[in-house]
Amino acid sequence: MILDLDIGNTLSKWRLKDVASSEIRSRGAVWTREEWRPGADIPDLDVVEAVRISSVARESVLRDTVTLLQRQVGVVHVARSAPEALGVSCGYDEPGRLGVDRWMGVLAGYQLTGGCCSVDCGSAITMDFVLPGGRHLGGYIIPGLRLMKESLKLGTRNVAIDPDSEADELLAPGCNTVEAVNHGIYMSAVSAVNRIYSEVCDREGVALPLLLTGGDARVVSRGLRIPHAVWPDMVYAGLEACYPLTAAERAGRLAGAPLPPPVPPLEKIRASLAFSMLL
Ligand SMILES: Nc1ncnc2c1ncn2[C@@H]1O[C@H](COP(=O)(O)OP(=O)(O)O)[C@@H](O)[C@H]1O
Ligand SMILES: CC(C)(COP(=O)(O)O)[C@@H](O)C(=O)NCCC(=O)O
Ligand SMILES: [K+]
Repeated sequence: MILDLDIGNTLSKWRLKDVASSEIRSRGAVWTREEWRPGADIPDLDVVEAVRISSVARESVLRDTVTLLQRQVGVVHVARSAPEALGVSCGYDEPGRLGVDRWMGVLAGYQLTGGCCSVDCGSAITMDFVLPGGRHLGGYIIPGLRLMKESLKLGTRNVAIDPDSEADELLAPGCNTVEAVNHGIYMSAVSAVNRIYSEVCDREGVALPLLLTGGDARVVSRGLRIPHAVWPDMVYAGLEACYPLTAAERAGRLAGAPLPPPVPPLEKIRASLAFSMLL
């Protein structure tokens, strides 16, 4: 089995993948922490032959995790952001400073589409752009839905947005504090994704496929009118592309990849941008 780990600021996600069949056997998530208990927090390591890690947690969390895993598993790959990988050149002045979860998303998105906007809706909402040809432009970071809510300190932090609510309801004016906060942060996240996507496509003169991942991807997706695809395993797919271990991965087949989403005509993106700037 391969153990894939995606350690975010809030949640550490794991999945077990069968080397022979390339199938996902199990998956889970725990709050990001320093102490891991194999068999409880992460699967029993007896069945694990190799580990691949993407981590944006504190360096000490990564160090302790790697130390623990190396005691029992022969192969431990730790992904790092780099100036260039898999045909993509990193847009950061200091590529090592780009969050490796963003880099994994960019690499996976580029493998799937040949140029895209990748959005990761987690503790932070990050947006990255990579052009056809492989030039990553850099991106944007805003607080995620939960962080935005916590920062208000209005006693609404434990009242989560119901991911099954209709987007139309979530975008309507709220009639109590909980609703006003939930609808406000939802509106700001969805508008930011919309506007940033349109601005960058406009300035670069190219309409890019839009891909979403992260814990809040599904709920953000419901409010977006731009065609897009949700790819829950996008960070894992970056790990697969960087460290292919199964036959399917070596053949370039990334697990759980959606169909590349349709791309709106650039003229339509520009028209909606002009319209929003009139308001
Ligand atoms: N079951 C859940 N537990 C915790 N957070 C969740 C859950 N489902 C959705 N979320 C949302 O997802 C966010 C975490 O998403 P994730 O992509 O795992 O973040 P990170 O990579 O920053 O740890 C939380 O901030 C919260 O808004
Ligand atoms: C921006 C992030 C905090 C997002 O992390 P996440 O929300 O996925 O936990 C992470 O990618 C990070 O720590 N990046 C380093 C700074 C940067 O990318 O510029
Ligand atoms: K994120």
